[in-house]
Amino acid sequence: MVSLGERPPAAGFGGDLAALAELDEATLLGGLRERFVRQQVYTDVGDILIAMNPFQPLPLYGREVSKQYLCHETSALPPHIFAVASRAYHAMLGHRGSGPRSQCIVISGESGAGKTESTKLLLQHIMNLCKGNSQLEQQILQVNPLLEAFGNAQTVVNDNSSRFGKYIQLRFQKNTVQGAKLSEYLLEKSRVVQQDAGERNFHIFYYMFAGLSAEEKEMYGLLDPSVYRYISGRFGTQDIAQRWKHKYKEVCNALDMVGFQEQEQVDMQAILAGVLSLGNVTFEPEESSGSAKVSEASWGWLKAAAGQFGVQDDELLKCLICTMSVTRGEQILRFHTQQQAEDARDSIAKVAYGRVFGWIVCKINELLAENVDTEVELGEIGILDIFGFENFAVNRFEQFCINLANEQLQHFFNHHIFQLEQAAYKEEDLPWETITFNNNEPTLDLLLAKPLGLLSLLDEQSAFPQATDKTFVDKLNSSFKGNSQFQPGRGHVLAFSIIHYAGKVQYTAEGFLEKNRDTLPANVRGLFTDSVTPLLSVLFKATISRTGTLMPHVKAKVRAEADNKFNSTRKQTAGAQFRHSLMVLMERMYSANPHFVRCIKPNSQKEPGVVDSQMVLQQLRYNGLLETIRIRRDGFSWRPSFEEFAERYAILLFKPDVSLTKERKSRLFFKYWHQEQLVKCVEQLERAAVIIQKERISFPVPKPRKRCPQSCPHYSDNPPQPPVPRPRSKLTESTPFDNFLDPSAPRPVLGTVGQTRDEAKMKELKRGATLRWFKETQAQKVMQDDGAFPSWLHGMISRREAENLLIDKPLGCFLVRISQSRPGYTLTYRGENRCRHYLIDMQPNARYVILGEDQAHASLTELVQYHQTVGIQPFMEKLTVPCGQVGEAQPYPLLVLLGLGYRCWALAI
Ligand SMILES: Nc1ncnc2c1ncn2[C@@H]1O[C@H](COP(=O)(O)OP(=O)(O)OP(=O)(O)O)[C@@H](O)[C@H]1O
Repeated sequence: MVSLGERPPAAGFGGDLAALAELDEATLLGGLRERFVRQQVYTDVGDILIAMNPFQPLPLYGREVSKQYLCHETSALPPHIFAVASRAYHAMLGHRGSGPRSQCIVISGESGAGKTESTKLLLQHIMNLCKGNSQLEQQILQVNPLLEAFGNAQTVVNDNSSRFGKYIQLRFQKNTVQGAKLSEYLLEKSRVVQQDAGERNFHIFYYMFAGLSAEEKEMYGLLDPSVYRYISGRFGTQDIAQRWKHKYKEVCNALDMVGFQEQEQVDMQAILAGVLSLGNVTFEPEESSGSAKVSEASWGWLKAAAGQFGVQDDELLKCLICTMSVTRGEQILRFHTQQQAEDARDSIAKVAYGRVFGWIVCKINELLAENVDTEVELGEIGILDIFGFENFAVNRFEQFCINLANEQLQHFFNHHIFQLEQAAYKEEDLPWETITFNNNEPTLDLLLAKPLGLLSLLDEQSAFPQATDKTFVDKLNSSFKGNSQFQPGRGHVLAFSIIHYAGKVQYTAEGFLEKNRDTLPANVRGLFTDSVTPLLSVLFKATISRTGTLMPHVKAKVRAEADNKFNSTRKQTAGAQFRHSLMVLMERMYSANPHFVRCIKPNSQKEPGVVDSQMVLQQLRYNGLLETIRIRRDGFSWRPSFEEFAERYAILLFKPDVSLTKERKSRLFFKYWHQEQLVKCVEQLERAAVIIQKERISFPVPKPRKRCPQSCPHYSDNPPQPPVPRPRSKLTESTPFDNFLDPSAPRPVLGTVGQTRDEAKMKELKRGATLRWFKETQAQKVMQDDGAFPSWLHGMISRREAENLLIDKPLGCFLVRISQSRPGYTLTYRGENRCRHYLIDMQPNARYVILGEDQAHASLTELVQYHQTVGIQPFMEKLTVPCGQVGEAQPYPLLVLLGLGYRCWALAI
């Protein structure tokens, strides 16, 4: 008989606020502060996690901690971001009391509250949970440094602020990740050409200057960073430059790891250099006509930009200083004013950068696309890390879109936490005292309603060529007169204010129309599609989807159709694209089971250990934290239908504590912690059933379901084990000779015993193919200047032969051998008490990487040198001395001959 009962330990200010009987703001704030000072930055409110940004590295995320949170049953452990990842993962697999289902993790909080760091930690832990196809896992983890370099920048509130939103969908088959898809939202392109005081351009520009060698800078035509207007005066001190240099290396490695080709990387940097040179082109009015001409001093920059973009300088000039159109077969040239020429310059820079970013995302999606067995259903975990709520001294179109996205997220939270739950109580006549919450639907209506919401009015105005930011503001003032969520600007300023869920924000309307129209200067597309820089041509041949996604590989016919549509109907505005992409995102999220992480920023000086009470209180208020605590404390957040419940818990003789659970017309109502308690009961019963079955007692046994991994501390049959590094399945080749250092271990049988003739033939064919692969694609690369091969390269020798070679060698002694069954290499070294074997993967971009490692290398030599200083995961053992061939016992075929050089070996095959 199962009895569900009291809440789990770690309740109240021990970790779960939903356990507090009496609560007011002062107690809540005091409790959170106390925890924060003790470096307990995570606190639960039932199944919702509050994460306070510590602004300092804490020892909370190591391997051992991660291990504790691998199981689905985390309620007895302190609140942690890893627990959220585990809950989502196990719920996706159907281990948490309801059937397998897609999950989404929504991370919210203002800029600098810690959303991106939380996303990285979630990804890291999910990858630990599903250890399987490690190369893909490493690639997924490498996506972040790449996106951060191109999509993040220093702002006044956050040194590493995401200037775009992202939704990462991890796709699983069974329990292993099979692919990932990334959606990006509204990159803040205006930052490329202009940054406010105390802010910087996107990180990648600074990383390039710090990381490129003098020759590379010369190749890209880059001069001293201080001369570039788009980043001028904002280059860092020596210390910072050193950090950027390191970051640049990280980005290059990430590009290699994810699989970008070398030529693509070169083109990409040439385009970025072109953007910077273009920014230095200045204009002045012609004396006679007043139209714009390039100022004398900046001709050099125009030529440099044209060279970097791979286009003719006179063609680039035309795009800047005039617009050419064709009316009734006649070409009409309209010359720009100085302002128009400057706008054209900045638009080209923004669009070029935006397309590079879009292409990176697209390429990541191609490289990480799932490779799946179509018979097995896919599970999904989505993680949303969208730019935080912003209220700066000057708020522009970008802040408007960012805050609109945050309104949507707040609504999603309210809907799940308050509306759905209370509607269910009403439907089932459950006695319930309604909890009121700050419903932001009126604000969303004001912004999104059709046809009279703010975005619609903006689109309407953007379609009138004569409309200006002033006419737009006039329109808003007349349309929203008396609306309590809207306030007109005071005095003569071109501004308006919106009352958001997180407070009032005043927006300056200047630039709204131009940014919303997002027009590409005439003829730029043609200019860049003809570029001799292949990547630029690809970027501008690409189609842009309704949600603003770059689609470089759309078939010519589809593209022509889209282009026709593009020409015949009005171009999608930036606002319309954003609205559409938000809608798609919301649809995805509403169809998944949500988990919420609410990030709190403790102070604005980014100081560790400091809590600014007013600031925190404000966030607690607009997050609706008190109301959330109440609903989690008094409510029943797990509400399975009878059918769902019966399907999963049929084996339980179930006696709920009536004060804690309720049975109604169509569903049962449980406290949030009951889900875990029930799963635990089922597991205990299943284990008992398995034991009974083992003892051959005839008894009907339910089919055992998957349960916690053996490493989980909750697995009660599992006595606590000393921490042993988990060998990586699929990464290291497990071998029957692994125990050769143990003389008592049985010796495996070798050779062709039991092999059929067909099998032997197949093996021979594979060997032949591999040797050809080595000869044709590798030999030249591995050969040293003196024509010999490195002493550690031992040709096609077997595992046993490798192990025999290493048997009496010192720790870390290593060799590399050519795999016998596939084109590729294996690294073998003498580990602590056994030999270890690691597959070396060859990336499509000709980089070498040890499977499961996160560092790609240009050559095998580089790879072994690197691991002579950096240990190999998970044992972190370093390579020491090469296991030479000369003088070794015979017969170790092929490359043993290589002392005589490659030519001789080539003859041998
Ligand atoms: N768990 C953490 N441990 C240590 N430092 C952290 C942690 N979370 C955040 N930080 C610090 O706070 C900074 C800001 O965090 P983060 O970039 O994640 O904020 P954000 O909410 O994503 O902001 P934005 O909306 O501007 O992108 C980080 O660069 C890091 O220095």
